[in-house]
Amino acid sequence: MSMPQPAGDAPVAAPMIEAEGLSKFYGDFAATRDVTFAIRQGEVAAFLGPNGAGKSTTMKLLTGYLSPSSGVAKIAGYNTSTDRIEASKRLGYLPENGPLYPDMTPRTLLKFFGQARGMAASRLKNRMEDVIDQCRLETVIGKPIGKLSKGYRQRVGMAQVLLHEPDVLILDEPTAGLDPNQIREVRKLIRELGETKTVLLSTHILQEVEAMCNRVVFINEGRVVFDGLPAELGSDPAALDAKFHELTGAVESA
Ligand SMILES: Nc1ncnc2c1ncn2[C@@H]1O[C@H](COP(=O)(O)OP(=O)(O)OP(=O)(O)O)[C@@H](O)[C@H]1O
Repeated sequence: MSMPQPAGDAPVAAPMIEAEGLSKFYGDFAATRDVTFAIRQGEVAAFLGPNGAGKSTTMKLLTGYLSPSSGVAKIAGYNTSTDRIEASKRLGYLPENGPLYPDMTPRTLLKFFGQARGMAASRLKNRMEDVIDQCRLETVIGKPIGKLSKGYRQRVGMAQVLLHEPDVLILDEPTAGLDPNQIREVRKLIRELGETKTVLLSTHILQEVEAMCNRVVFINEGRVVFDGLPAELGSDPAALDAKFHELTGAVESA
């Protein structure tokens, strides 16, 4: 497996997202098996793999939402099982289907999460204004989340993720179900965020890698099968597609 190397004598940035031998068993079935990688400060990493590969499970293990059967997950150096509060202060997590509080409005949801995180009232007010602006939620701020389009729901999710100014973002399929314009907007936002934050985003869309990422971790059947630079996966869509088939062991149909 190839590992990304720092160029020349450049100092190695601190690891911000670490999976060390993470396995999750459901009975005899391994949803993930010995998953190990480290995403360093300044990287925007694609977590790539086919449906059912173990992306969401790994992300839940990394965020402390699920306990691993074995292995350790760390965010900004903090163990997400034993130092959960310190880890969560530095982490913004967008789960697969976004925030599921359909009766709340974006305003009440942001307030709820900010208070739950113990943010001081004045800071929360300022940060709410910032994320409402950044995620362009002004027009829907008082509408029930359940009545919003998928694109707006995803933006509410991003606003909630960014509210407490975390250094690390873990985003589970942030562009799933969006139309092409919304996808372009979310990709632009993630590229901007990637200038100051460390990001791991899951996808099974190869173009996402090119559009946003400077690092790729590829998982198949619960195991990491590639960890490297996007260019190593192939320089054009056909090469990327062929590599995806190779890594997943998919058989070409006649
Ligand atoms: N609670 C559970 N009980 C049993 N099996 C589970 C459970 N959660 C996940 N799995 C299984 O673990 C495997 C990995 O699932 P996971 O959701 O992590 O995949 P994924 O890569 O995120 O897929 P997708 O791209 O479809 O979201 C799948 O086979 C899934 O059915």
